[in-house]
Parts: sequence; structure tokens; C-alpha cells
Amino acid sequence: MHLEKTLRNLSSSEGLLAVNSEYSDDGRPYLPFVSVQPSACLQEPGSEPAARVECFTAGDSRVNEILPLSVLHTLWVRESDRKADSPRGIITMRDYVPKIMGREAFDEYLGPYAGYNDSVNPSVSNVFATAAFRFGHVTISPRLRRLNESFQEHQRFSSLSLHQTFFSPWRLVREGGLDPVLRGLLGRPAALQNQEHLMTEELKERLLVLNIPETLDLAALNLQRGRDHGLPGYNDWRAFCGFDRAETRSDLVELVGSGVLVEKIMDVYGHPNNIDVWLGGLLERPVSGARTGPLFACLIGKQMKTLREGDRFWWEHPGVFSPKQRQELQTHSLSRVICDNSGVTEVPLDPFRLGSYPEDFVFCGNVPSMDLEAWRDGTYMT
Ligand code: HEM
Repeated sequence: MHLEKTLRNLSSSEGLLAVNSEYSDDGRPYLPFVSVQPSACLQEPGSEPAARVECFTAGDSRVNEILPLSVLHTLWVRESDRKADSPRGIITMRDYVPKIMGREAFDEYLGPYAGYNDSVNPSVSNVFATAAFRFGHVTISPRLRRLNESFQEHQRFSSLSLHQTFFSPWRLVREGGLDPVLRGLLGRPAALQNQEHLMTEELKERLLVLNIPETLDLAALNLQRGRDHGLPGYNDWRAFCGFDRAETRSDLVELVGSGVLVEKIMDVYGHPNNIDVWLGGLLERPVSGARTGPLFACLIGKQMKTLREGDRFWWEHPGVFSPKQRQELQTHSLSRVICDNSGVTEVPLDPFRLGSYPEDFVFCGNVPSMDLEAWRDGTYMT
């Protein structure tokens, strides 16, 4: 059966997604297991063969790569079964993207929504998937924090090194479900990019990918994938974005902000033209108020623009939703999704901004929610 069919609950006509039939998280569903079993996911040490927790299945094959990814996938499946067509696009574009590329760059590359353009190709570009959006790999902290209701270290389920969470769905099923992980994501920071130490050892020395027995190096994979895909180098992409090429060491020092680092890069690459775009983009000094430098801000900005302009069902495109529905959709937030689909009862209003507990957290009752009355008259997707 095709993957998209296995992800649906075909026994009902309500358009629901399939969920796990063996386990639940305090009454809330988990993702279904893969159909080919036994799967390659790791098992709880010492557990009985009958108590296996298989790999979860979802639209993205990386769903088991790391616990937080399984958690977010699960959250969205629960949300989707509660409310058809949840507005993920709004949350990503309004609450996340401006924080990674910076408000100024967001306004420059995207600006206000200007309508659907049927000549825009919305597919994801090679450079975006293979380099620019992989900036996220240096924001990963080496520890996965698991917190209790008071957002303190969980007494039963302590925090873990990242590698202990690779392909280990049993840690959700047997160790407290989504809530301790969600609280850790909300209450503790992502890694701050550090030019002297870009990526955690957990990802450079200990990365696991299913069906490969050795541990891998995500930095090496990113560089090699860029070459496999024939990506032009750092300077060519700077030119593509209308920036000056870095011709000399001092040009690079200007962009990177560290002479010592530029020495190392030049020792390896010889000339700025040879620098892989993933590495060059990561090394640029971040734009103020952003997590990326100017090159990645440009490449991410251009991609986001085409994703929005080329989407016939973009939520702001007239005719997709009524004005009243659009107004309601704007009240939606990731915090609301967490409140509605997990046991977490306190959240920051903006979960993409790190706050301190309890000052910056509110009870779920105080998080705005959409009024679904706006959908009652059936005006939807004309
Ligand atoms: C611990 C967290 C993460 C792990 C273990 C991880 C691991 C991986 C792996 C193994 C790949 C495939 C690499 C290859 O063979 O080329 C990959 C691809 C990718 N990752 Fe991550 N990743 C993580 C977090 C992130 C984050 C936070 C972002 C972005 C914000 C991100 C963006 C991407 C993108 C865009 C791709 C390419 C996807 C595609 O072309 O289909 N990753 N990641």
C-alpha cells in the first residue's frame, strides 16, 4: 500500500489520520507503527520481545530520527484529527521564519502577501534543502531536557544525551509520553551557534541513521550531500543573492568576523571560491536579530516567498477562507496546539522565544483559541 494510504484511517469517512492501536499517551494517540515489523528502531534494554515498540510512521521518513521530531509529528497528527486543515503555514511563516532570518530580511525578501502567482514554482530548491535550511543542524543542543510540571528536571525521566534518543520511540511510550519532552523544548534554549564549535559532537560523532551500522557525521553528510547534488560554491550563491563575492582573506574576515577561523578555512579550501555553501553560509556573522547570516537569510527568504506565492491554497489567498475565518486563523498558535493536544498546562505565548518559568508562561486557559463558529455556515475552500 502507498504510504499516504497507510497514514489515513480508511475505516472511517471522517477524514481522520491513522493512529497507534497498541499504545496511548494518557488517552491521547501516538503515531501508528510501521507495517513491516520487526522494525530497526532501538528497544528498551532488557525488555521482552513481546513488548517491542516499533518505529513510528509518518509522511517524513525522519520521524524516528530524534525524540523531539516524533513529538512534533505526533502533536500535529492529534491536532489534525481534532481540527481539519490546521494552519501550520501561518505558524511557520509568522512565528518561526522571521526569527531565523531576521525581521528586516523577512520584510525585504517576502514583504506583505501579494496574492497567488500561478507562474511561480513552489517546489523546494536544491540549495535550500541541501544547504541553507540545514543551518538548523548547528542549533541543536547536545542534551534533550525532560521536565516535570514545574519545568524542573523530571524526577523519573532524566535528561538525555542526544544520541540516546535516536530511533528510540520506546522512550516516548515507556517514559512519560510527549509532555516531559515538550516542556524541555519550551523551557530550555536551543544551542547558540558558536563559530569555534559549530556542531555538537552528538551529531558529528554519534549520529545514527537506520540501516547503517556505523555512527555518522552530520557535518560531513551535509558537505558531501551538497557535492553529490552539484551545488555551486559559497561565492556563486553570494553572487546569486546580489552580494559581493569574497575574493580575499580580508573580505572573508569582514563577513565571518574572526581572523582565526578564516585562517583555518583558507588552510582547507585555499580560495573563497572553493568553500562549500553550507559551511560558508553558516560561518557568516548573523544578521542582527536573526539566527542566520545574510546569505542564508536571502536563500531562505527566496524559498519562503515562492512557497507562499506559488501555493493556490495559501490561507491568505482570497477564496480559500472567508474574511471571518482568516481573522480566526490568525489567533491560532503553536502554544494553543500544545495545550489542545498534550498534558502540558502552562506555555509561553510565543513558544519560539525562550522565556523563563514561571514569569513568561501562561495557563492554557489564557491562550487565545480559534472560534470555529466561523466555519459553521460551510463557506470554506470555494
Ligand atoms: C537533532 C536534530 C537533527 C538531526 C539528528 C538531523 C539529521 C538529519 C539527517 C541525518 C539528514 C539527512 C542528511 C543527508 O543524508 O544528507 C537531515 C537532513 C536535513 N535536515 Fe536535519 N537533523 C536535525 C535537525 C534539523 C533542523 C533543526 C533543521 C532545520 C531547522 C534541519 C534541516 C534539515 C534539512 C532541510 C535536511 C534536508 C532534507 C531533504 O533534503 O529532504 N534538520 N537531517
